[in-house]
Amino acid sequence: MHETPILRVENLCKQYGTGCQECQDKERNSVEKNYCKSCGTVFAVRDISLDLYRGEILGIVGESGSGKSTMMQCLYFDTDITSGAAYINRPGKENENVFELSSQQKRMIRNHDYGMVYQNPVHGLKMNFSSIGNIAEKLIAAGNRNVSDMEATGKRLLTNVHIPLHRMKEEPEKFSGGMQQRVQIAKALSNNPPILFLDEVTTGLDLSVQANVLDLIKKIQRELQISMIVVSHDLAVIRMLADRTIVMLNGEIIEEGLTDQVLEDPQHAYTQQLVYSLL
Ligand SMILES: Nc1ncnc2c1ncn2[C@@H]1O[C@H](COP(=O)(O)OP(=O)(O)OP(=O)(O)O)[C@@H](O)[C@H]1O
Repeated sequence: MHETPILRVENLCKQYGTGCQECQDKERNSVEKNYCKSCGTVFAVRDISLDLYRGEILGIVGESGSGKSTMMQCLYFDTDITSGAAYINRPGKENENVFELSSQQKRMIRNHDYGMVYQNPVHGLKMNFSSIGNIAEKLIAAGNRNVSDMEATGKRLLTNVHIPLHRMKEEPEKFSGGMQQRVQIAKALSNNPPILFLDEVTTGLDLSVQANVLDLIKKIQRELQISMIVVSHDLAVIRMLADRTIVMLNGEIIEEGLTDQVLEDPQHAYTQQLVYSLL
């Protein structure tokens, strides 16, 4: 019997624009790449289906504009979807399409089931709160009230991501990019989410800092067995982190498989180009 995925996404679509007769009608086909030449609608995510299993890292790779971030924003309820479904394997709620829930229920999922680490820490952190205050904010949102417990959890998480505790009262705006990302990761982990989304988390960091953050993510995944979706335009990041990989182009999945298999024997011409560029 197959294992049940912790997250199942079915036929997810997100378009910017209302569409027109030309782009709805396959015969007339006015869509070039992901863009309708006739009405200007962008089909950012087109019919994406995927499964995420317990304890695995699923990598999503693709060039700029391929729809990776939009897909993550849809899954994390940062943006409304056009159509599709997502199911989280929660006791008694396995068949609940989370996109159809109320905003309060979606907030509960964000507070209890999901963590998110954005490319830009400004989106994940309150830059003018202390670092430990950022973690407390997330713990309070998840229903914690005991101040001593929250402080102990905050210290443990900051230590795990190598932020020295004598700096825990400092605001992230005073930290380097790599430190900000580590505080963001600590905050995202504070509610013990079974599912963590990471969107281009090392883009813009120096190579050595990138390596530290990637090592940290790998360590967290090994120790906590969290399921992760990692989005990157950088195949080297995906190679280091992901068990399985999905390749996106123009809003669509064009190839998927075990990461080793996709990298060793790419089938689609675009994936071949990506892989060969690393040689
Ligand atoms: N608010 C918006 N309005 C219109 N089009 C948008 C909007 N946000 C994104 N898009 C378009 O959706 C498509 C997918 O963008 P998205 O940012 O998801 O790609 P990406 O693969 O994450 O690229 P990058 O790595 O550069 O962020 C692009 O064509 C983009 O221009």
